[in-house]
Amino acid sequence: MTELTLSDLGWSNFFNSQLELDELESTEPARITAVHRSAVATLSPSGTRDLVLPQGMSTGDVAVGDWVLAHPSEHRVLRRLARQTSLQRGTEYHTTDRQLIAANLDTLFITTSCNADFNVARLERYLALAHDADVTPVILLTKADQAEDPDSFVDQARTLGRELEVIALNAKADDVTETLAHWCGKGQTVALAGSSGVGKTTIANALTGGAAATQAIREDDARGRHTTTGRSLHRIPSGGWLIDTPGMRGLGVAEVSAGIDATFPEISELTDQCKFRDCAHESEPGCAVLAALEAGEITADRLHRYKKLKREDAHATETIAQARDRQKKFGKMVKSAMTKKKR
Ligand SMILES: Nc1nc2c(ncn2[C@@H]2O[C@H](COP(=O)(O)OP(=O)(O)OP(=O)(O)O)[C@@H](O)[C@H]2O)c(=O)[nH]1
Ligand SMILES: [Zn+2]
Repeated sequence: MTELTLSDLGWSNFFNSQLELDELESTEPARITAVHRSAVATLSPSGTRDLVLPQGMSTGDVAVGDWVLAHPSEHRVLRRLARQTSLQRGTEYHTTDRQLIAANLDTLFITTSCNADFNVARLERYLALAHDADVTPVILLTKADQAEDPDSFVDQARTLGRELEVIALNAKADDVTETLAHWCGKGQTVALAGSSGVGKTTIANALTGGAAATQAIREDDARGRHTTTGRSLHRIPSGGWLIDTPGMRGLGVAEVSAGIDATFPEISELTDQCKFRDCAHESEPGCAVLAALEAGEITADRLHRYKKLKREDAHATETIAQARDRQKKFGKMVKSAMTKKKR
């Protein structure tokens, strides 16, 4: 047994309302803390358990942070519940499907440093992914202690969103937990994203209290064991949960057009007013975006980056659609070959 209640683990009405009457009695909700080769590690009020997935569900269909319904006595998953949020990224080579990174995240700490790593285009890319996933983005600017003028970085980052939270900090200082407490309360789930060396591990260790917190979840060592993704869920002493996401360094965008629009609201809000529905905002007559640019209401830099990200997204989305199409055709071919054989 643990001291944890379902709501301590992040359970809410959103999940509760997905349960059928009989499931309320006969199943146990559990949260996935790690995905192994053929099973998932879970945590529930009754403790930690490894569960096998039902037929037809593979480890690629679940992510750390997911809620599942477990059989009350047998160590198996009955079904996965719908996600409140799901953070995905385009695959590296833009060939197959997108990759699911974390499920049911509340906040993504987009991390960069007050130095040469700071890059608005990269921040906007992360913002688009977070917005598309319905996850609240918070920008963390580390190494503020080493910068001459950290406020100039804060000011630049603040221009990237209307209600965007931007925090400059020293990831090695004692007050990191306190600074980020607002997002790490009871049942809240967070993750860190950013380039190599910006301080993600340093912040993660500060939040979870390092190895000790990891052990509190799984006495039998979650980290040492081979997980398929390397991702895992860790307790934050203030009541929150951190999803460790080692693959979150460089990110391609795909199928996040809505997220890009949300990242550039001052531009996307105008596109409906363009004369042509498929306006590319290049030189078309009656373009509301170009008119706003002319009037100084939007900046050329933001417009340039908006278009670039949209193009990349459109290209990746198209490539994924083609790959899915090929897969479908191949599936049909195999099926028809099999039927012919049977005859
Ligand atoms: N002075 C100072 N050093 C920092 C700060 N944040 C990180 N560092 C140092 O920068 C180095 C890299 O930090 P990490 O936490 O390992 O960075 P990371 O983002 O986890 O890097 P990867 O694991 O490669 O993705 C370490 O030596 C940290 O001690 C900061 O805010 N101030
Ligand atoms: Zn236009």
